[in-house]
Amino acid sequence: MSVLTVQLGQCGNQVGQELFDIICSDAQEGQRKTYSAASCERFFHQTAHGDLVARALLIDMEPKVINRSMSMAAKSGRWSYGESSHFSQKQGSGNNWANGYCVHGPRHRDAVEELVRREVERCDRLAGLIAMMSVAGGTGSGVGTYVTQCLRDIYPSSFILNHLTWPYGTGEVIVQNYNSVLTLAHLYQLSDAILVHENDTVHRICSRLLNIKHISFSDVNRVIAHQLGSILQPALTADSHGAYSRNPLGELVSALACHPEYKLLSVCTIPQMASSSIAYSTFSWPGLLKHLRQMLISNTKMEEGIDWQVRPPADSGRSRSLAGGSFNTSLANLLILRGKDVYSAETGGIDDPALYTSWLSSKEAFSLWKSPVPFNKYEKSATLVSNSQALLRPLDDMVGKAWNMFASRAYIHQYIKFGISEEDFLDSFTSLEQVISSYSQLC
Ligand SMILES: Nc1nc2c(ncn2[C@@H]2O[C@H](COP(=O)(O)OP(=O)(O)OP(=O)(O)O)[C@@H](O)[C@H]2O)c(=O)[nH]1
Repeated sequence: MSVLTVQLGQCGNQVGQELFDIICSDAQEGQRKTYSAASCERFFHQTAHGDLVARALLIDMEPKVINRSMSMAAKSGRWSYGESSHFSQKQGSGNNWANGYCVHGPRHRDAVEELVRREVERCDRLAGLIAMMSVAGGTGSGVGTYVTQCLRDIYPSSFILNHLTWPYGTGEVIVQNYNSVLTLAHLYQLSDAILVHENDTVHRICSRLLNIKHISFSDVNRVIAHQLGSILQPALTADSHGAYSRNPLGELVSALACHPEYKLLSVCTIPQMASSSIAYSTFSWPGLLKHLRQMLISNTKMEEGIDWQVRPPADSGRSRSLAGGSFNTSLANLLILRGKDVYSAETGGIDDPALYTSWLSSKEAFSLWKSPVPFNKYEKSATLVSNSQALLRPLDDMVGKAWNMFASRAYIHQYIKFGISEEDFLDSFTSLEQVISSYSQLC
């Protein structure tokens, strides 16, 4: 079964290109025939000459980034994008969600849908769709939301996962919080699950764990792609009966997003280090999983600076606040282990009922995938995909900042002129307030 990835806007196209690059090089590493075949079937189709072509569409309102992503893929010599699997125009969406959603999206709907249909027909069976974009600009967020809506209309029963990059808190785009609120509120109605990477967090990983001095988007994207690849590459799941799962998105969604009120997923991976250090490091599963568990409950996205004081609260003392420093309650977690001796690895206490909301049993709330194949040069690695309170604070900040701007009606006219009304904003605020309230009451 295959997954179709739709890359939207500058960010979506750049992150997507890194993802396919990592997936391809990981699949082709060493002697790993079955794994490699499963990965390639999932993410690539082959030409008559055996060349790998990504199952992806590149969509942007300007051609520059698409051209660059296509030529970088071709230059890799290992894989490429399809010759005509892209759609671009001459001018971007000016960081305006309304321009993307109300103007560019509808104007180019037929052309984009035609590309999607053609790509889906190339799959023997469609396992689902991934839409990748940032929430802060105009094309990824606005056109991306519109395209997700079209995908939902055309494929009502397919799994749709949105991968979203959240902007730096300091912000390069003045209206980024408006664009983020409008995107999230709409996607919440359309998507099966929303997997989030925050640029600030990934930037810190580049600086502190990878020791990169001048961090570029390409560095940030490699970290995001590594984490995504470690989720999406083939693994043995509880239902796959000893063979690599053929339904990765369906199993991901059923493991993590079982309730329509809770769709926000965050990721952490361990270990992450400069490639020059990997060869000199050894890890044990108990050590890795002990760190990962503490990263989860203290809501730390990297193994540096973990707060070891945070403990699961006693049942009676379960109080939650946005104030921070508190225990991060989970609704569901998916632990993915890859590499040497993986069958002897225990779950490291991540299945402990004390970590979870009381209304799901930990059997339902915890899932485990394994693969004996080392991922992306790490002899052992563990990734945790979490539906927890981890994104509550950044979401609350984002909505709060957008609300403050909205209260003074700043920049609203720029959205109204493309067809978004004040009521549309209010509806989006209301629906995200509901999400915030649901996550804060998770206990
Ligand atoms: N991680 C990461 N973030 C990016 C990248 N490119 C842009 N961003 C972030 O994306 C946001 C801006 O969105 P873009 O994707 O550049 O904009 P767009 O969707 O192309 O929309 P328009 O420029 O309005 O047409 C900002 O928060 C940037 O920090 C990238 O390659 N990687």
